Amino acid sequence: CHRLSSSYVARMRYLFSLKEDEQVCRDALSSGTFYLFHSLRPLLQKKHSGYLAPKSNLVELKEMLDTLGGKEQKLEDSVLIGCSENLMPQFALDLGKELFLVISRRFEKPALESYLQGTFIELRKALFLLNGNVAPLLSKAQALLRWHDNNQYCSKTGQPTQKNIAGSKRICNANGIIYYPQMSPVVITLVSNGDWCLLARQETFPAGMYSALAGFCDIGETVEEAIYREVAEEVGLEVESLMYAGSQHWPFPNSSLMIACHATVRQGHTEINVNKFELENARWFSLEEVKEAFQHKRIPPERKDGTVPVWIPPKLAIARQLIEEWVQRQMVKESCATTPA
Ligand SMILES: NC(=O)C1=CN([C@@H]2O[C@H](COP(=O)(O)OP(=O)(O)OC[C@H]3O[C@@H](n4cnc5c(N)ncnc54)[C@H](O)[C@@H]3O)[C@@H](O)[C@H]2O)C=CC1
Ligand SMILES: [Mg+2]
Repeated sequence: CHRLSSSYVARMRYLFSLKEDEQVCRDALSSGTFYLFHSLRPLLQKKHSGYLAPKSNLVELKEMLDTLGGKEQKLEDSVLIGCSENLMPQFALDLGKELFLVISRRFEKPALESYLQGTFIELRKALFLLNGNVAPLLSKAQALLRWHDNNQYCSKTGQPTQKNIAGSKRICNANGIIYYPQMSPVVITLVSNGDWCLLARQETFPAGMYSALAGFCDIGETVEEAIYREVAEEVGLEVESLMYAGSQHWPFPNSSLMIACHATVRQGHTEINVNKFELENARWFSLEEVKEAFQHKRIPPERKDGTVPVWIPPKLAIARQLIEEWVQRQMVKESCATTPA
């Protein structure tokens, strides 16, 4: 049936059936692949070409669970995270949950790492080591595994909740409430004013790092209202125009949906008033300064005077996309300005 054509639509419809039909999903566990985690850290293996996230199949998992003393039904602790181009269901399984540790001390991280010939690496680091499209899949997997871990009980009745086989929801058997995995919407805005763009930093940021303005949407707020409010709150400016630039799932520290926009502020009203409760500093940056900041990949070494040069978040973060788009626009403007008519 769903294997007739691996078009995108067929994949999405197959995924839908996996989430909605318990038996279809139970069957898929036997033909799917599993990304393994230990206490929310994905398993990575170092190959000559770099790091990869190995996928296990059911046979390998069963062998591991038998060898290390797990029980098969623990497979149903897996969560569905996607389906490959050739309609292979993809699951994630966290072996570091208390459940496993109670069964056998052999589910401790070191024992598992030597059995699996890999390392469970903190997600933020793992995303740096991986390339291609597996990074968003592992981020989604970790966010979903964490959500299940944090939502074991119904917030209305206090009774335990049960996940469905796919892990796309949890249900309170006492009163039938259905819980769905949540992301928090966050607006992230690059405010620019002609040849300047506004970057800010919080005390908690790594030394020297500046980023675009970001803030969680309040309940009931539109994206636009959240941007107006956050820019006014954080730097005391009034946004005049907005342009949507893209979005990103950001799993740190919990699951955020980053909604990225470019913004301009009212002409003649560009004096920044930093809200020191939220930000350590915010200021206007010239194109030269931003291009200089791009030279640094991670925290640059301190200067003699103890200050750390400004640097910008890596490609992984949508803040960088916004800043790069602004730099591109400025460079086009500059080249037009210098090209003889
Ligand atoms: N991917 C990227 O490029 C970037 C991602 N971010 C992420 O955006 C998020 C928001 O940035 P902030 O400036 O910290 O937000 P923010 O400016 O809204 O301040 C954070 C405060 O918002 C409140 N808050 C409201 N709703 C919240 C919720 N659902 N969860 C947690 N706190 C909530 C809390 O008091 C928290 O201390 C952060 O988690 C950060 O990791 C921030 C900058 C760049
Ligand atoms: Mg903020």
